[in-house]
Amino acid sequence: MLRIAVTGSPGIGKSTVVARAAEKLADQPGFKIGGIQTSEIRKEGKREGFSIRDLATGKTGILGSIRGRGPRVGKYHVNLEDLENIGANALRSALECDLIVIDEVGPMELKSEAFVSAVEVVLESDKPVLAVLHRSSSNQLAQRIRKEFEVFIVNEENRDELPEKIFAILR
Ligand SMILES: Nc1ncnc2c1ncn2[C@@H]1O[C@H](COP(=O)(O)OP(=O)(O)OP(=O)(O)O)[C@@H](O)[C@H]1O
Repeated sequence: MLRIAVTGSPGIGKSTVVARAAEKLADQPGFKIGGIQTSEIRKEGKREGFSIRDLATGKTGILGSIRGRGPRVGKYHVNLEDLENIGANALRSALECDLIVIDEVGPMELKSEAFVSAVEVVLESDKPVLAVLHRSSSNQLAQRIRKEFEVFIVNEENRDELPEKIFAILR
């Protein structure tokens, strides 16, 4: 089964590696990519939260924000509604795709039971998966991904070549 995870230090370029590999794969006619991507929301240089995007539909919501309600992770409030309606939904719909991208399974995502169970459904499926894994994650899902996936550690030397390498494995 084609299962790849990228891990490495904070800010080293994990999401960029996954996004570049996914772009190359998406350029192949008929190759469908589903799943989620998360990004920082910055205002005037300061991080105010994170967005979550369904890669198949482009639908975007808030994963966590310094404003609003919801369970806290650090200074951010997790938006369970978007995590479920966009995040968990994206993963379930992605079961129809050729590749499921999960960027990422972090402490915010774990606050939603619906999201966690959607990740489990993905892991139980026979679909290729490309995931981002935080180096420090030690929760059950992270442990499972470490055990079951081929894990690449991103560093400054390999981060420019990894997208091509991952593309070659998953194409
Ligand atoms: N190959 C690269 N060459 C130069 N800069 C890069 C490269 N990859 C990523 N960067 C830059 O490094 C920063 C962090 O990238 P990215 O968000 O992909 O890292 P990350 O490891 O996913 O971060 P986090 O730990 O916050 O999840 C971004 O500003 C990005 O533009």
